[in-house]
Amino acid sequence: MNMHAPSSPKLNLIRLPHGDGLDLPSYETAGAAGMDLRAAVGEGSPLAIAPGRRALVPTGFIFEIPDGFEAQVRPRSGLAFKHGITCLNTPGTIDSDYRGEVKVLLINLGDEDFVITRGMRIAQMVIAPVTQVRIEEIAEATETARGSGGFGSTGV
Ligand SMILES: O=c1ccn([C@H]2C[C@H](O)[C@@H](COP(=O)(O)OP(=O)(O)OP(=O)(O)O)O2)c(=O)[nH]1
Ligand SMILES: [Mg+2]
Repeated sequence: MNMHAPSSPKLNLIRLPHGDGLDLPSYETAGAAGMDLRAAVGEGSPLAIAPGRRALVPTGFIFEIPDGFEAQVRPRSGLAFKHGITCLNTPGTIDSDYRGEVKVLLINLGDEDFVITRGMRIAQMVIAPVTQVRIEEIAEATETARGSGGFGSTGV
């Protein structure tokens, strides 16, 4: 499903040889924030992640994230809830100038082996605007009502 407006930015992608035959990343509902990414593991070689272990899972695609945007690779809540599978570095950051294969760093926080098969939807990718700021070092921070209070300073 892809209900994007005609004016939506375009995401170019390049399919790698081991992504041959995989469905494209897809928005599963009309209002989905993220497109699901699929595992490009071998057809006959599923990838088992043991409890407490992690694995870098290929997606089979290079993405050209449009200038001024990033992609965030996030866990799927169903995998997290049912199997304890999440992204270790969530949200993974895909830079707009990255031209390597997007990979998903999964960790198994469950108590059973989790087996990833080819085409399994393992994570979701959100395209989000980013701003690169100008960085300048100054001598003192401006005063605010909050000041340095944090970490629960306003109560529960
Ligand atoms: O979940 C992820 C996170 C990152 N990347 C790729 C795209 C990203 O643009 C690049 C670098 O990611 P990041 O900046 O998070 O890693 P780093 O440890 O800072 O590596 P680098 O020094 O290459 O920036 O790695 C992925 O494929 N999947
Ligand atoms: Mg980096």
